Amino acid sequence: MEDQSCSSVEIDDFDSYDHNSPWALDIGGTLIKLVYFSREDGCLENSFGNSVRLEEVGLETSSKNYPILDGKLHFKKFQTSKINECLDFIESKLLQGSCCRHQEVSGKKKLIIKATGGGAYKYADLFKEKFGVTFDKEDEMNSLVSGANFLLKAVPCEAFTYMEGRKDFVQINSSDLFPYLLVNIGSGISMIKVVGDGKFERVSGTSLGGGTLLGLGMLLTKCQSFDDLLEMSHKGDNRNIDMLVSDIYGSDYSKIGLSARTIASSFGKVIFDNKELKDYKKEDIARSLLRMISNNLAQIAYLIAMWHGKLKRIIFGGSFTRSHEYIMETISDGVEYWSKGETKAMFLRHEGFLGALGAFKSYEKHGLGSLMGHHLSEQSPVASPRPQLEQKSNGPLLVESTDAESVGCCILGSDTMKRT
Ligand SMILES: Nc1ncnc2c1ncn2[C@@H]1O[C@H](COP(=O)(O)OP(=O)(O)OP(=O)(O)O)[C@@H](O)[C@H]1O
Ligand SMILES: CC(C)(CO)[C@@H](O)C(=O)NCCC(=O)O
Repeated sequence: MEDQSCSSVEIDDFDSYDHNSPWALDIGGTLIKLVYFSREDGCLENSFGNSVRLEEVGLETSSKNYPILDGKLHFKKFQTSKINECLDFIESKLLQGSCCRHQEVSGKKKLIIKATGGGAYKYADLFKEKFGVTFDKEDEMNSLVSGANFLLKAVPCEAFTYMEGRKDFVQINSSDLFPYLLVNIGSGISMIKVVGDGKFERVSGTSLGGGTLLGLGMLLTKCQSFDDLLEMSHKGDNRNIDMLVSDIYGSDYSKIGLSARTIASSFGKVIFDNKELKDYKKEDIARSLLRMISNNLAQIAYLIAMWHGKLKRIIFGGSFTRSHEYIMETISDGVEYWSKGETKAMFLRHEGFLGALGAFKSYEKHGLGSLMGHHLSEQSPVASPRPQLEQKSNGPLLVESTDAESVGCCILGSDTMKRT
């Protein structure tokens, strides 16, 4: 039963709300992702906590007579099973008057939050009853693609490859971005062929995803959380659980390209061990599970990329990778192995927020203006890692590049917001 313990928030003066405080939610099967904008007056903070005047970074506050709303874009996650924590957070922001935007619908002002993911449907009534907030629903796949395109085109140091312990940033030229395969690893996995802005097809999917890793992990290792499971996997050795080619051949099987270390059968060693679950180290199980799911999805992703026009770029999103080195390494190795070195897996720094960002971006349709940013990451001599440029990007960047939970950004006003 849903917890109704929070008192509902009374909103009696809509005009006191800043109509430029857009919020967007992506409510998935496992996690809720929230992206929201908060205004700051006249200056932005760069990644290093220094204040920067907009003029200093090449943006004039009165540019073209359109307002520029400067502030921060915040990224937050909650567990879907603990949706009340998300509700409490939103309630606290509502009470501060800093959440949502209002929109006039048939003469009445309504509080609106953009929402995507399955929960946009499942929890719409809960939000309505609790706060009087209406979900303006955005399609999940559309939001994922819009968020990914936005990050790939606009944010420096967003996409990177991860091989042999090395992270190399890749700035992709916008004119050479498409087509690519977006593999969104959430609870389940969606594979989307993206051929342009708003042009895509969900070409495949698999139920063996992040939820499978966490679900099996909780059953087999009694871990309490995803972080626990990742932590355990660091210390484990999958060779105590997995059957390797060397376990079967005594050596490699080089004639068909299998090294001695290749996993011939995930969890395959268990069948001969005559042991019980408690006899295995949970760290080894965690490692084995992580390799099994990551290898499998890398292989499927590669096959789908080939099947749908030999797509050279495979970009992995979703909260599963969490910039976790071993996961990225395993996925990269899988793609490298199956493509015989022709294709590289790419990852995104804001990987978990594609859907929420896409939903957030959709405010543009309603005349809110464009999410913009600037070269703030270039402000400091110790700035973020330099991108390995496929081609140098130019033009305005949209969001300050940083791993932090919030990033400096601004919204460039549109015609409907034009100053008089
Ligand atoms: N803090 C966390 N708690 C639980 N799972 C996590 C966490 N961090 C990362 N994960 C992993 O990420 C997965 C969820 O990813 P994501 O948020 O992209 O999916 P979702 O939107 O909840 O699912 P779906 O899109 O299938 O509805 C989990 O299944 C788990 O493997
Ligand atoms: C159902 C969704 C789209 C919800 O995000 C996702 O969990 C998914 O793509 N699952 C895989 C379903 C399948 O294609 O078999």
